[in-house]
Amino acid sequence: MATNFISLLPIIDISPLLVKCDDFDMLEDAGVVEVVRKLDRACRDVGFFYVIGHGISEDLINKVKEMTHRFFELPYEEKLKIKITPAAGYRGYQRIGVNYTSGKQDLHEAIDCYREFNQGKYGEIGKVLEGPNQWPKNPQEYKELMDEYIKLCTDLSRNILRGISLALGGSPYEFEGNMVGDPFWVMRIIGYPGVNGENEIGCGAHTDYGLLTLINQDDDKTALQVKSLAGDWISAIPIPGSFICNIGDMLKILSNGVYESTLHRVINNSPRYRVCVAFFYETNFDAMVEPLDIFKEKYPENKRSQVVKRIVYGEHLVNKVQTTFAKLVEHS
Ligand SMILES: N=C(N)NCCCC[C@H](N)C(=O)O
Ligand SMILES: O=C(O)CCC(=O)C(=O)O
Ligand SMILES: [Fe+2]
Repeated sequence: MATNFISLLPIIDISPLLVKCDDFDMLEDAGVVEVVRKLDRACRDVGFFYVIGHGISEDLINKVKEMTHRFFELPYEEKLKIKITPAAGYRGYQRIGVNYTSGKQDLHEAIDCYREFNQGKYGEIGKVLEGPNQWPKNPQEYKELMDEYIKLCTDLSRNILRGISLALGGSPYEFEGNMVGDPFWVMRIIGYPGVNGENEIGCGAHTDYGLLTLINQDDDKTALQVKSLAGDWISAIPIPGSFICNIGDMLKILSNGVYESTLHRVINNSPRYRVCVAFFYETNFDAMVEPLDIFKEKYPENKRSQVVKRIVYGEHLVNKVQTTFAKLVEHS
């Protein structure tokens, strides 16, 4: 049964792509062609896939999760020292019950971080998310570890997107330059309490906001579920050392709807506490995102659903954040 489930979400060894990813002619390599073909299939069929052969050490991936467990195990008062507030740019710790998805309370706690930027850089809208990230003093090495991890995830996301860009029939660099030269990454460090048997919704069904997500989840609990084209929920069973990668709303728009952002949700039915560190690779904050000309020409009619004409990414993000945290008032 379990192996059946796994085969529903493709597993892609991207190492041949990484070897050649700085080479404009990378498609001359048969290994790259194969990776690109698999990426195309995965992006069309489900919009979710496992990435292996990504070059980030399993040791680091595990340390990130171990330290995250240690943080969430701290007493509540300790965690509150880095509490999320609108004044802190919605950065920091949110207790269980603060997050809402589609109007329903989620059963998770989290630390939210965003790329830091200079005051005033993105005008009025940017102000909403302004501020330094809030890292706990305990575990002490946490910030340093996460800074390193974020850097590696940023590079990896860019390289996977080169493959996806080729898969769509573009050059390797359609998702770089003007719109993604300064990616506004987001990181959610999430903890889901263990439950006793009920189907508690850890995080309600949603699509991710940006381009590409890299999920690093606990190896020993199955909780993430992905909506298939046929309408079934598929469990994303953990594969140690892998990332689960999925498409976000901005990639859907840029690709002119050829690739869709897929609905997913989290139900931790385990009695044990689960952590997940989700890295969201996004366009520039101030990017005006619209279907790229090259994909409009290549795929004039090839859409499963309507694509938004154009959207400023930062506005989309701020809108989502303010809706999610609508109940989070300044004095809470
Ligand atoms: N940054 C991203 N993508 N986070 C996804 C969180 C989705 C749940 C959120 N409460 C919502 O309603 O969207
Ligand atoms: O916990 C997970 O596995 C996924 C979390 C997620 O989908 C999100 O934060 O956007
Ligand atoms: Fe998500």
